Amino acid sequence: MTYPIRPIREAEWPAFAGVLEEGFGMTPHPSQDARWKAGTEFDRTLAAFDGDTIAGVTSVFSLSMTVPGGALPVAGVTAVSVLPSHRRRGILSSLMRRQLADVRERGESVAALYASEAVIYGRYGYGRASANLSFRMRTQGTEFVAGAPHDPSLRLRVVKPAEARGDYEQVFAAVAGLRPGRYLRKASFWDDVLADGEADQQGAGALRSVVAEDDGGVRGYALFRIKPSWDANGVPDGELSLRELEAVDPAAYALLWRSVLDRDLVSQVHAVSRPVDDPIVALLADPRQLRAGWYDELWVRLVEVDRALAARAYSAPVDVVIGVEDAVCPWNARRWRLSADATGAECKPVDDEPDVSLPVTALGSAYLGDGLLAAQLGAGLVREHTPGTVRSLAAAMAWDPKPWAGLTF
Ligand SMILES: CC(=O)SCCNC(=O)CCNC(=O)[C@H](O)C(C)(C)COP(=O)(O)OP(=O)(O)OC[C@H]1O[C@@H](n2cnc3c(N)ncnc32)[C@H](O)[C@@H]1OP(=O)(O)O
Repeated sequence: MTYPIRPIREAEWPAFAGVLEEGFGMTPHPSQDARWKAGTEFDRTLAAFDGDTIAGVTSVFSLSMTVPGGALPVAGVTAVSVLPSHRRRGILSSLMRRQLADVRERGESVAALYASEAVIYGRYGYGRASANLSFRMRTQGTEFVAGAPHDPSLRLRVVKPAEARGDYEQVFAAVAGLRPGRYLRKASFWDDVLADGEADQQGAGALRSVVAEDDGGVRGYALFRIKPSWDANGVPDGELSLRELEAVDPAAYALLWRSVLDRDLVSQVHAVSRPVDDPIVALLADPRQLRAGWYDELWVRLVEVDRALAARAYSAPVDVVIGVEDAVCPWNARRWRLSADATGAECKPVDDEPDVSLPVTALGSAYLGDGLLAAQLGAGLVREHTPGTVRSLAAAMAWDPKPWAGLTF
């Protein structure tokens, strides 16, 4: 059975959103629904129809994402859902294939997404490309190492999040280009970050904020909620949930973390989605106190292998023939010579014998610089024909700092 696919019209939003609500089993607050609608690029939605019923949906945000050495237009795949009544009939597969063709036609060479379940998207050529850490810390025992930066010209200011948006945007603009995986936020993304009320109503506490600044202006900010509580013995036991902490320099960064960890009446700090090389790991004298959990983050798909590989920078010179396997985007499935040095990179189709053969997922995993190729060689997932090639390709594709998007889209 086939299900015709087309973008939706704005008037069809309630039916489109209904499929998302059903698939995710959630009931958005009306203001949340309005924000999602405002952020939706209707010409980039896709819906699969069973008669008049929308049975499956997806959509794309047109992102500008930082990659090693620059920024690229990236298709930010989102809002994937299939009605429970129509699951496992191939609707997601048809939507994914159509979407990849559309992305290619628009000239984007890379697609990226956050997966609700890690097992879903490998079959469509997406590889796990970044990871994040979550911390659940007791605030006791979180002293910093000797020599942690301290700038006496810095001070903290308590601000209302709704009034400091311009400061957040300015700090974010200064840091977004420094780390692969970060992407520019359009207004609706900021609206989501700063949305209050709904979470507050669920008992999480109002969104609060401090900024770190000097006479020259704001150098960083922390956004968080506090759930106050006292234990059975009357000892303060509040929990602070960190939403974001961004700073343009190490001293502002350290001061903001200190203000979070030293907050009166708070005994626990919970931070989700922090980078794996978060400087807080180095700042803490006892990093075990982070009680960190590790999660997959962005999944990346090279939609056009040659354009994508030529568009990023490399950490070391490399010259290698890669045999790419790609059943979903067959235009990628051939041999490519990637040559890169400090002056730039090119990727050309060749008929030479490959130095390495790999699935397109492996290139997606390595693309933002997470250094996963060497691990894939160890796991037997890439086949090396010329000894040493995978290690040199892995070293060239690795990047510092590690990729991290930081905000789910
Ligand atoms: C970027 C994002 O938006 S992530 C959000 C994804 N959405 C959700 O998690 C919402 C709840 N889930 C759903 O709506 C659906 O189950 C979906 C979208 C995950 C899958 O849709 P379906 O139409 O059922 O998938 P489809 O029938 O095309 O399946 C294709 C293949 O993927 C497999 N598959 C699909 N979903 C899953 C899953 N959650 N776990 C494991 N395998 C899966 C199928 O078994 C099938 O395998 P096969 O090709 O070997 O037979």
